[in-house]
Amino acid sequence: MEKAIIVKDVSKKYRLYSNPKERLLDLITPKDFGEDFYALSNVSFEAEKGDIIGFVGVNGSGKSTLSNIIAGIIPPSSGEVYRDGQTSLIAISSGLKEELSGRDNIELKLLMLGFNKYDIKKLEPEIIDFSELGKFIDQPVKSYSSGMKSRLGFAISINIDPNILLIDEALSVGDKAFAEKSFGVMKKFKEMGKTMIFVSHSIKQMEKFCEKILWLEYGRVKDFGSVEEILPKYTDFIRKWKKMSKEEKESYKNDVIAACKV
Ligand SMILES: Nc1ncnc2c1ncn2[C@@H]1O[C@H](COP(=O)(O)OP(=O)(O)OP(=O)(O)O)[C@@H](O)[C@H]1O
Repeated sequence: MEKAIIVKDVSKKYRLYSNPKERLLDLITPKDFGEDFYALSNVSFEAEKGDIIGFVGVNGSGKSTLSNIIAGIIPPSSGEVYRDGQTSLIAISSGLKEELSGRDNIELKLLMLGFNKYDIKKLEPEIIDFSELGKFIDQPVKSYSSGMKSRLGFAISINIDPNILLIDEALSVGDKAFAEKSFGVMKKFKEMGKTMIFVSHSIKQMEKFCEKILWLEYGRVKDFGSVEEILPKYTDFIRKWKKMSKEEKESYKNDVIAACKV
């Protein structure tokens, strides 16, 4: 099987500061201020061409960080990422420029991806049509609701025909009809053998659409396998998680992080 994505020992480290002064001191003095925080820690997994993989995990597990790294939007602190061909990330805040209109954002994104003027003029009406933004397409994106931004991001991403499509919570905002239409396109992508990564808190959406599941837990891979194998375990965990108190959740999180340090 041909690989579409290879993620090898990827970590993402952020420096956390308790106040702005600490941040400044860390920058201008040779002494260390703040503390290291690993949003991802030695994450490895591979996707075959045509795989549809769901990323699951409780809030703060690193799902968005990992999808941003795969999309090439943020760099890993260490480790390697291989991707086969053009990757497109659809997220609620998918790099749209707030001051520009929807139409200008379409043109800018396509120009940045290397499309020529002829192709842009051809694609633009299709994108606008799919986005269902109508006359709002000429309004600045800062005036859009999160659902409208997500629709624009989705319309651009699917029309540029990427090999790898990453969808991060984009279908959880906005209306059901648009989500259904988008699922229709994703099904077509599936038939075309494209690789897709799907990030969602909805277990139902995962069941409906994915074939494999990567379960992240505080920056670590907890499990990876088929939907049939992983989702029942994850559902069971979430049931228990929801019953935990705030303190129990915090202690569970600290135990996971401590266990990985050994
Ligand atoms: N720029 C940043 N600076 C510092 N910490 C960050 C930064 N971006 C993300 N994090 C932290 O990294 C961790 C993983 O975040 P991420 O958004 O990837 O998780 P997630 O699983 O997508 O969460 P959610 O389900 O809530 O969207 C979180 O603890 C988050 O606070």
